[in-house]
Amino acid sequence: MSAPQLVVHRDKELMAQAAAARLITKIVDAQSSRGHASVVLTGGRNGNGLLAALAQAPARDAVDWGRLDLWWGDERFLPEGDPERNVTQAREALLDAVPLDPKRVHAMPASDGVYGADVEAAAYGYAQELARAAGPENHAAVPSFDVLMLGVGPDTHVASLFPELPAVRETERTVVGVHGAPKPPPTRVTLTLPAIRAAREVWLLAAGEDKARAAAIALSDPGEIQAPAAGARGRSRTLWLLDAAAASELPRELYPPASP
Ligand SMILES: O=C1O[C@H](COP(=O)(O)O)[C@@H](O)[C@H](O)[C@H]1O
Repeated sequence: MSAPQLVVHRDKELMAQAAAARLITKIVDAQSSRGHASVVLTGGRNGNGLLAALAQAPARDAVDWGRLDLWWGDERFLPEGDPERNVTQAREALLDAVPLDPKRVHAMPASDGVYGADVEAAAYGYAQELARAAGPENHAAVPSFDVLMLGVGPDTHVASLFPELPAVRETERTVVGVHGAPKPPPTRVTLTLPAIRAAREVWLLAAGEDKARAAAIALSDPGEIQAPAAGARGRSRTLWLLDAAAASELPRELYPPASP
């Protein structure tokens, strides 16, 4: 697993634009070398900000949208089309505006979908979908995601892995149901840390003053049960993309010397 690297941008708008440009380059590179790319999306303000910036970027046309697999790191277990679902928000921010192949858009199940309100069955179903997509060269029962993005919550949660809840302790399953999440809605579906760590690159997004404490804690080796963001690492790269406000409480030795 890779050690965290930090990039700090002036403000959240610039962070979203720079991260969108970085993502376009990653996707284009992966499509050039392997013919396709796979990206795991995050919900939350920073993830949606990145998607909205990508929608505005002229270079978005460099991506072959039909050869891109999209997965989700977590989902709020709500009915299809609910405005609070991460997939609904991603569609509004970007996905409805680009020519994706619907078979490659792997939304997590909704609470009124094929599994009904059974969140454990929904999690198992998504794990099966990931396992089917994982080739023999993969390191886990999930594909080798090119980039897996995670918004960092003010309590250091990533995906729907909240401090001290059972999901963050999971070591075997790749997807689990979450009950009693402290942030609404309480019932969610999430990738686990073993699934996250199968990604080539993990990008953690943190912008805004309310993320400053979380970034400082997660980057100070606290242990992943207390601070799930600390356990999110990529095989080749772990990149923290911050704005100056979110970086404001970092210990000086962690702050990169020459960030714009
Ligand atoms: O509920 C969620 O929150 C986190 C962080 O969201 P933010 O708005 O504080 O940036 C997000 O990463 C996760 O996907 C989402 O379900």
